Amino acid sequence: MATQLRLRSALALITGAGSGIGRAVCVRLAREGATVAACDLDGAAARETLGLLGGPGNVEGVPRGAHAAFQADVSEAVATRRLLEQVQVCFSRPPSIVVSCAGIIRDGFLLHMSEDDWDKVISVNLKGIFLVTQAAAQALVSNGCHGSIINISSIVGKVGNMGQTNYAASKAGVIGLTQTVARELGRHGIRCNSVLPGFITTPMMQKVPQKVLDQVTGMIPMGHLGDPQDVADVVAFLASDDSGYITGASVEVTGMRPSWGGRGQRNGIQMI
Ligand SMILES: CCCCCCCCCCCCCC(=O)CC(=O)SCCNC(=O)CCNC(=O)[C@H](O)C(C)(C)COP(=O)(O)OP(=O)(O)OC[C@H]1O[C@@H](n2cnc3c(N)ncnc32)[C@H](O)[C@@H]1OP(=O)(O)O
Ligand SMILES: NC(=O)C1=CN([C@@H]2O[C@H](COP(=O)(O)OP(=O)(O)OC[C@H]3O[C@@H](n4cnc5c(N)ncnc54)[C@H](O)[C@@H]3O)[C@@H](O)[C@H]2O)C=CC1
Repeated sequence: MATQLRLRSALALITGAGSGIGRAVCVRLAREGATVAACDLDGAAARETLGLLGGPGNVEGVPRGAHAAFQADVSEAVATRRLLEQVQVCFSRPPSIVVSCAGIIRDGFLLHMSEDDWDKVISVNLKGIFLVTQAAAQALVSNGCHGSIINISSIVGKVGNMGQTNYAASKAGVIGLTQTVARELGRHGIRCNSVLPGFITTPMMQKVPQKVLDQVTGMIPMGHLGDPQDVADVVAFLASDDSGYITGASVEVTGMRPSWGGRGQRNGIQMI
């Protein structure tokens, strides 16, 4: 399939770029002409991602700046501010596309969940997106630049999931944060949307009991779990002007109709 160059001349900052969905997003956005700033807690992993993007100028007729990798813990305010400063020094401009993929799980049932497991997941998955979104928005607004911010939530933030009170709360918070940022920044030409994937085959899924995966897969009309590229395709759309009138949206990428989790509707009555 011919790849459109919808993102030529755009600078894209992706967090969680060292693995799974974040890595796939870097590859997809670079393929559409974006210059990629790949950030991860694991700096070596972010640099490995660069190796998948090809060098500058590798897209016919599209002058490219070199991509770059950065190490930062997005749950730390000082580190996140420094990250945005480093990106602007490196590229002489703020990123007009910001994709927050960095995230963790610390699964456990409510009756046994530790305060630390709660705090850590909220700190990375929710506070981390607050810090990245705030720092990026401050840079864009102070430079009079438009932009597209895409936050990776999860379908769990909408329907819940056993063993994930901390994670579900963090992802539900991402949806509310995104909707509010959209309301506040629309006047500055900055859009903000969230993506809600279902199970996507990445290292994050490794500890999920096979029985659970089998049950969930049986609920998916398309009959299989998603790939990171399935999410990256939607992110590329939300990053581009093709979604220019979409903001505050929560786009589900689950292999089934929206509002996954119920048994569907019969005669218009929601079955739960
Ligand atoms: C099956 C119906 C699902 C309905 C739809 C719900 C939406 C789910 C889609 C989520 C897609 C998005 C995922 C995402 O954003 C990325 C991730 O978060 S990947 C990680 C997802 N994590 C989980 O799903 C939790 C999996 N569970 C565990 O890791 C362990 O069970 C846990 C650490 C929570 C507890 O371990 P332990 O104490 O050892 O208990 P068991 O593992 O033996 O489980 C006891 C019992 O509970 C059942 N069970 C566990 N988790 C789930 C679950 N998520 N959904 C349904 N049932 C679950 C498990 O099968 C056991 O059942 P038994 O009948 O007793 O064998
Ligand atoms: N895999 C799945 O089934 C789904 C994943 N998601 C979400 O998608 C995003 C990406 O997840 P995956 O690619 O599956 O996971 P992954 O574990 O493959 O990648 C997550 C990346 O984030 C990085 N990271 C973790 N904490 C960080 C921090 N404090 N600062 C900077 N980077 C940090 C990790 O080093 C890793 O490279 C996460 O937000 C996750 O919650 C949402 C729905 C489904």
